[in-house]
Amino acid sequence: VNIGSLTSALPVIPYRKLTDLHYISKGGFGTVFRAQHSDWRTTVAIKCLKLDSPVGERERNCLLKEAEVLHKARFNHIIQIFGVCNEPEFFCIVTEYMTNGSLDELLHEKSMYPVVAWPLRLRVLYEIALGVNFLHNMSPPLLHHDLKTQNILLDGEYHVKIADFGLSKWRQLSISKGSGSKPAEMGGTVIYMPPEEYEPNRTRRADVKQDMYSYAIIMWEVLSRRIPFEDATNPMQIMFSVLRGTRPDTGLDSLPADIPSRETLINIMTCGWTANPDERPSFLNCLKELEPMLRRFDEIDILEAVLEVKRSKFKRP
Ligand SMILES: CNC(=O)c1cc(Oc2ccc(NC(=O)Nc3ccc(SCC(=O)O)c(F)c3)c(F)c2)ccn1
Repeated sequence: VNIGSLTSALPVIPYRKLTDLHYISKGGFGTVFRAQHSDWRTTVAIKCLKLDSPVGERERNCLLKEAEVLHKARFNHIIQIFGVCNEPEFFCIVTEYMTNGSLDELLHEKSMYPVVAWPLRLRVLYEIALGVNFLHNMSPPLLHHDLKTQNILLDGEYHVKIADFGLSKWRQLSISKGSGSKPAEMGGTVIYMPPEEYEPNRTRRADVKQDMYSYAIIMWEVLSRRIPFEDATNPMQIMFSVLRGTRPDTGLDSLPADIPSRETLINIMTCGWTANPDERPSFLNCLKELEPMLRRFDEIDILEAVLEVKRSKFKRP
């Protein structure tokens, strides 16, 4: 066997094998469904081009590129692709189905999750960093560019997988055509967007440090269970105050004193969201600071935290 031939091809899944489709969400020009694979006896998620709009060559290529990116970026904290369904009237990416939905739900559905214990919250932060760090370690480095709690998915044991629902173009450092990002007014949220992206000037290349800004905001959201900049009435207000240096409050009423390693976590957060991208840590630095924190918890602490959220989720009023 020569090593070159080991790059496995992606399975092609016949549409007739995908049954029990249930609508999940609509993206840019794509739609996501839950489905059953009739031979594999497992639940999958399928991201398809809009069935109504004529499937243009450009959209088809965009989804093919996404499949290629996901296939190359296989890692235990990146959503797993199972294959593609490539038929004239139906074209979709088939991925694993993440039974516990998004981090956004875990943090803000307080009736479903009254308590999310610290060991699980810290494992979530650690696993997000592992996933993004892997993307940044690819060659060429792959930027996520749209990190937000809606794109962080949770599997049956509340392990994190990085996803990207958006059907935006994605950037690789080498081929980034300018730093044009999804414009905020296009329904994308600005709260995770670094200030240098507000005014995408052609000179600044897309940079891995943009993901670190988003990650720092997500850290604050995980530790506070609050919506960042929740008092702002419109995106422009957020952008202006962020440009003036405003950041989420790191005081005791947002970040309670009983957070384990509170000071270190606040340090990572404040370094991560500094205005100057060069001052932000890399995900590698961040992981080296998070590793000892996770080691302080034993397996049982984390499993008890997972059990607690599972119990509360299924004991619905
Ligand atoms: C309750 N459970 C659910 O509702 C559910 C829905 C679900 O639907 C999908 C969500 C996302 C995708 N696609 C995707 O994640 N692609 C992608 C592309 C690039 C990068 S990395 C560089 C970059 O970000 O550009 C990346 F990390 C990810 C998909 F195919 C299906 C999957 C699982 N569970």
